[in-house]
Amino acid sequence: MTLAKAGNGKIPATVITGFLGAGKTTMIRNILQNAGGRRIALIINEFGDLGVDGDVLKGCGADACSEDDIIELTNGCICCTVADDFIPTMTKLLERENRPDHIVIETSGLALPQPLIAAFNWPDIRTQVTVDGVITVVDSAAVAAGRFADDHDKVDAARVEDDNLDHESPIEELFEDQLTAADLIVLNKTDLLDAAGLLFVRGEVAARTSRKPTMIEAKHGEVSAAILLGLGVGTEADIANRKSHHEMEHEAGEEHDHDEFESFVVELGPLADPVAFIETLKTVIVAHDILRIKGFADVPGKPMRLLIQGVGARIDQYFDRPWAAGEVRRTRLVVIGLHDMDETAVRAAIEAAVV
Ligand SMILES: Nc1nc2c(ncn2[C@@H]2O[C@H](COP(=O)(O)OP(=O)(O)OP(=O)(O)O)[C@@H](O)[C@H]2O)c(=O)[nH]1
Repeated sequence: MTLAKAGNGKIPATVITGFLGAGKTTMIRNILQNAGGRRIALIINEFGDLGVDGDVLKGCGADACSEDDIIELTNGCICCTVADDFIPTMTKLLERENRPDHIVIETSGLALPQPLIAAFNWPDIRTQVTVDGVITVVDSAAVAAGRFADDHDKVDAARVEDDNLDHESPIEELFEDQLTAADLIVLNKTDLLDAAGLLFVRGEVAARTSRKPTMIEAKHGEVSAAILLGLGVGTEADIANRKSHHEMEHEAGEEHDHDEFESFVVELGPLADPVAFIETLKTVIVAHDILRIKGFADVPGKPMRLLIQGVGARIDQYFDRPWAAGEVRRTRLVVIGLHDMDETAVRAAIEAAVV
């Protein structure tokens, strides 16, 4: 008997959600490196056509999860592709001879967790897997900066111009939907806040969900796997209590979509001066209100590829692994923003940042 399959014999699945850049992949990396003997299968869903998260996790070489156990779902947000993508993937995973002890699912930062959790009530899935818990990762620094609450005026103005707009800010709504789904909330990035800031964030997060899930604080997603895995909730049975804004507004079953968000990939030449590039990139992010930029860069003369991670105007960069033999050295970034982002102008500005 393995650690995880104790109990009702079903394989536990942990759903990790949270807005763009909150630190989901970073936390999963920690889980894989401290899995306590569990064999973990990982299902990763990303918004945008560049599998950065999967690539980062494959590169971490943890024993708990081989490359074969990392499955990327790239056909859009998992909440919209449950039937076409998620269920067949789970079915295949469950047919494997060597089934995992635990399944970890990372949703895209723009996914509604509710349809995914509901999928665990599908007949073929329900008998074999249960949702161990839904963990929502929060970028505490972004909350403190008002990123999920500060565009009321803009939204109100848009609503005056367009009667069909039934949403509050799409970012705010999604943030609340992800909190509402949670069994455990991880207030991440506390290294970027002082005690008063953190107190504000706790209050703000608590005010945005009617449920009262436990909140814990973390830096760089460092939370023990013993806390994150084994919550034993069986969340799929409680889905009726965690309705998203969309479900409450459209009980009749209107389809949810991601029209409010846009993403595209920019392909660039080698970055001779990555420091200068990143400084300019910060100004482009602010000028165009870009939500997320991430990807890999070719820096001439360097044997390793440069990972670039932008969340709002904060950009991290580090060399994550050597370019493999025969691998084409490329610079590619995925850019994610609201639907009114001016793609042509953003592309031109990023291309001009390469010196
Ligand atoms: N300062 C700080 N940075 C962090 C922390 N956790 C994660 N980061 C950084 O935040 C950036 C985004 O982290 P990810 O783990 O990729 O976030 P994510 O939620 O998986 O992002 P998406 O999948 O794009 O939604 C990376 O540059 C991380 O290094 C933290 O606690 N403190």
